[in-house]
Amino acid sequence: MRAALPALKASSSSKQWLARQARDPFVRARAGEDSASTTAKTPKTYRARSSFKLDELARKHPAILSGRAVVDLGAAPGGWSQVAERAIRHRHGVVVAVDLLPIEPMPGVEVVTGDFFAPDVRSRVEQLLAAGDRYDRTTADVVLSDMMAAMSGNRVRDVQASLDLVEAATEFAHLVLRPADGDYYAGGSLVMKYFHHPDLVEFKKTQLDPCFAKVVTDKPKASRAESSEAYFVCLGYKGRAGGSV
Ligand SMILES: C[S@@+](CC[C@H](N)C(=O)[O-])C[C@H]1O[C@@H](n2cnc3c(N)ncnc32)[C@H](O)[C@@H]1O
Repeated sequence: MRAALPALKASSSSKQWLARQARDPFVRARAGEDSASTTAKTPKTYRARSSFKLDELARKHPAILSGRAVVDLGAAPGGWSQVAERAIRHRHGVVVAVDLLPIEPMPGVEVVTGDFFAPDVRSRVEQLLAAGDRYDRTTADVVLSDMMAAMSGNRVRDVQASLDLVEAATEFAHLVLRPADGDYYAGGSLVMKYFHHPDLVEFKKTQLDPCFAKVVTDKPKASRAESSEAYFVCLGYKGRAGGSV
C-alpha cells in the first residue's frame, strides 16, 4: 500500500500569492466572477488575466487593433489573441499566435509553436499571413509582443534577456509590419512589453521614434504596480529609419 503523503503546508510566500489572487479584481473578472473590471465591450471570460492589459491599451489607442492581420508574439495561453481576434473578427482577419509553449486552439487564431527567433517559425508566420490575405501579402497590420523570458534568477542575465526580446520584437516588426501608403493607409502598429531599464530611453529615441508616427509608453491598470513592466505603443509604422523597409 502506498504511504500517505504528508499534508502540504502552504509557505508564507504562497499564502501571500493566494491572498493577492483572491483580492485581484482582474483575476476574478477573467473567470467571469466580477464585473468590476469588465465593461459592456469586454467579455467576461478570458484565458489570462493579461487580456485586460491589451483590452485597456486598445480602448485608449483604438488604432492598435484597427487592421485585420495580427501577429501575437509570446501568445500563450492566448489571452491577448482572444482580445485581438474579437476586435478584428468582423473584418474577417487573422491572428497568428506564436509561442514556445503550446496554445489550446481557438477559432480565428492560427497557432505556431516555436521560438519566434527561428527562421522556420518566421516563414510559417509569413505563410499564414499570406493565406489570410486576398492579395497574398505577408504583411501584418499589428505586431503584439507580451513576450517574457523565463527568469534565471541571475539579474544581469535576466535584464539582458528582456532587452534582447524588445530588440528582437522590433526587428521582427520591421520584417512584417505594413508601412504607411502615402496618405491612403496609416502604417501598422507595434505593442511591446518592456521592463524599465535606462538603455530603453535611448532605444525608444533611436529605434522606435523615427520609425513610427507616434510612440507612447503606457502601463495599464491590470499591470501589477510592483512590476516594472510597461508597454511601448507604437502607431503608424513608417518603415525603417533611413527609408529602407
Ligand atoms: C506573459 S506570457 C504571455 C501571456 C499572453 N500575452 C496572454 O495574454 O496569454 C509570456 C510568453 O512569452 C513566451 N516567450 C518568451 N520567449 C519567447 C520566444 N523566444 N519565442 C516565443 N515565445 C516566447 C513565453 O513562453 C510565455 O508564454
